[in-house]
Amino acid sequence: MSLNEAKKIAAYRAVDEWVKTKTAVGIGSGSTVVFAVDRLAERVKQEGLEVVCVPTSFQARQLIVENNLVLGDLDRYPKLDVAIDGADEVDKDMVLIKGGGGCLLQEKIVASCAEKLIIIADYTKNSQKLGEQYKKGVPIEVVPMAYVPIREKIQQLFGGELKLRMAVAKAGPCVTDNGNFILDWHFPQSADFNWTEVNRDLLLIPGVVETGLFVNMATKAYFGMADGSVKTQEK
Ligand SMILES: O=C[C@H](O)[C@H](O)[C@H](O)COP(=O)(O)O
Repeated sequence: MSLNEAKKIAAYRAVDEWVKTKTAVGIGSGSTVVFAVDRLAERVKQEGLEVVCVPTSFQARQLIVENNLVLGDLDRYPKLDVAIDGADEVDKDMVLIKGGGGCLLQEKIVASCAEKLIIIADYTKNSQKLGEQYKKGVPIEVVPMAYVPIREKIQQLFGGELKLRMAVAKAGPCVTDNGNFILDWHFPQSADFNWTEVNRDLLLIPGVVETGLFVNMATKAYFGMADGSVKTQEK
């Protein structure tokens, strides 16, 4: 089974199990969420499902609009029934790394407004320990003017290496949907971090807007496996 097929079976299963009619749903970002939106659109057509979709990024907003789903926002729907999102890695304690596609800030806000955060992913995201599978580090969204001092502070506090994420089809850094930069923190693999504490300490640094560490947020993860099955994980 290809990675895309694995993403699709995880997304379809999660949407079918968690999205009920007349609910407000947070729509995450990334390549796996595309399949979740496809399934929502299918269910709207087939069974008259009524959902309002609140996006976590420009990409998610486009997906909602292109699929003719009802677009909502947190002004009108400050409490969501469920948010469905991808992840770059999920560890044994359901700590997530997110933000590989640069969308962590709005994703965390939307997830924090949802009663449940449901993660959909392919089997390559399923780890015992963060960094085991995902090698690009923990994304940290920062205010542009502060990226150098933040880089130094994190290096001194925790070690490892921080790389300013560069854009692909543009000269210079990657700029998030919120006008910020991203530092990818390649943390030392040998360290046995308490991610709750690390997340809190990172957020205390002036200029750090949000981290891609999602601790104690996810309710359940669905992994599409290579053999065509779907593995689930709960805390
Ligand atoms: O910034 C991107 C988001 O956090 C994504 O949810 C995450 O990177 C997973 O994306 P994908 O489903 O493409 O692996």
